[in-house]
Amino acid sequence: MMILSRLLGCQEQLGFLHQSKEELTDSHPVVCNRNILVELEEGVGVAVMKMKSPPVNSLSLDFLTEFSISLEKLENDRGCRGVILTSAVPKIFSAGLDIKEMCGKSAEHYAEFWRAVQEMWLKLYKSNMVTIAAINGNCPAGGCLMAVSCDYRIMAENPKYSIGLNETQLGIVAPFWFKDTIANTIGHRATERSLQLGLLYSASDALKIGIVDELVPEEKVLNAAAATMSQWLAIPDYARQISKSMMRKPTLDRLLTHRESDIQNFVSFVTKDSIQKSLQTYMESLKQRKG
Ligand SMILES: CCCCCCCCC/C=C/C(=O)SCCNC(=O)CCNC(=O)[C@H](O)C(C)(C)COP(=O)(O)OP(=O)(O)OC[C@H]1O[C@@H](n2cnc3c(N)ncnc32)[C@H](O)[C@@H]1OP(=O)(O)O
Repeated sequence: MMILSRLLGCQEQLGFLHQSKEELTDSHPVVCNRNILVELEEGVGVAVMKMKSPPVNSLSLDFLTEFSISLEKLENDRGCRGVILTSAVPKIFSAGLDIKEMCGKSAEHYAEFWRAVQEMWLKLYKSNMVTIAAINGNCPAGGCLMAVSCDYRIMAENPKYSIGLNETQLGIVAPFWFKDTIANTIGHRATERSLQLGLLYSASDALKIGIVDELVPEEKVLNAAAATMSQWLAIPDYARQISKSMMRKPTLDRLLTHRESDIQNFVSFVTKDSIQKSLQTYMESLKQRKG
């Protein structure tokens, strides 16, 4: 639990942090990067990754790159066996892919961006560590993908928060590996309905359909994640990792086999005038909703 209270302390300093900063304390190395705060409690072997890219933790190229590097560092650290993924931005887990990265840019940029999205997912979905999403805010689209790529999801019991793959509502399409990941979690029929309608589920509906595993009061999300982590870490790593890999490898291999064509598909899709128009209209609708 110490790790959680220390993180809350560090969170207060975040407003001042614009560049990478490494603070090494006795047993809790804290890495405060630009977009993600990582604290590893070495004795316990659990890291907390807190996304802190206001206003909405959108997954920009910069964010995704930092995420993949941070996760890889933890993966290679023999002292780290589990990761809790959560947000330092009030009311938002992540708003999903940064729509600005998909509007008005070059084909080269779209390709680079999509490769970074793939990389984030590949690293998270195949992680050998126990991964738990502590969903303390809204969690649409790419945010939902991150959460369902973890081994277990705990969501704040707040009727204002929702989670789901809402891509079709933007006039875009979740790619096959988003679809596979959610289908592996909630099953074929629920995925079909959810994807076609671009459904965002309230926390209670998300629990019913199985997108999340547990709801707890908002202030208990991190404690509940830490408690679940202890249960999962009680299982011998090797046996658990082989079981995880057995379940996930076919899904991972599908993207690995089709990675380049998936990038090409994305680029040709996103460069269409009609898709650019849909994305721009959606961004404007977000602004109007605000006003
Ligand atoms: C064939 C297959 C091939 C492949 C085909 C292609 C596949 C693509 C797959 C896509 C996956 C995705 O994740 S697409 C992304 C989908 N994401 C979404 O639909 C979420 C949209 N956002 C929201 O609903 C809301 O912002 C929400 C997260 C609930 C927070 O609401 P709030 O009221 O707190 O905040 P807002 O006022 O709305 O937002 C604050 C600011 O953040 C901006 N903002 C919000 N979400 C943003 C986002 N995702 N990207 C950029 N910017 C965003 C807003 O415009 C505001 O900007 P200012 O006005 O300037 O302050």
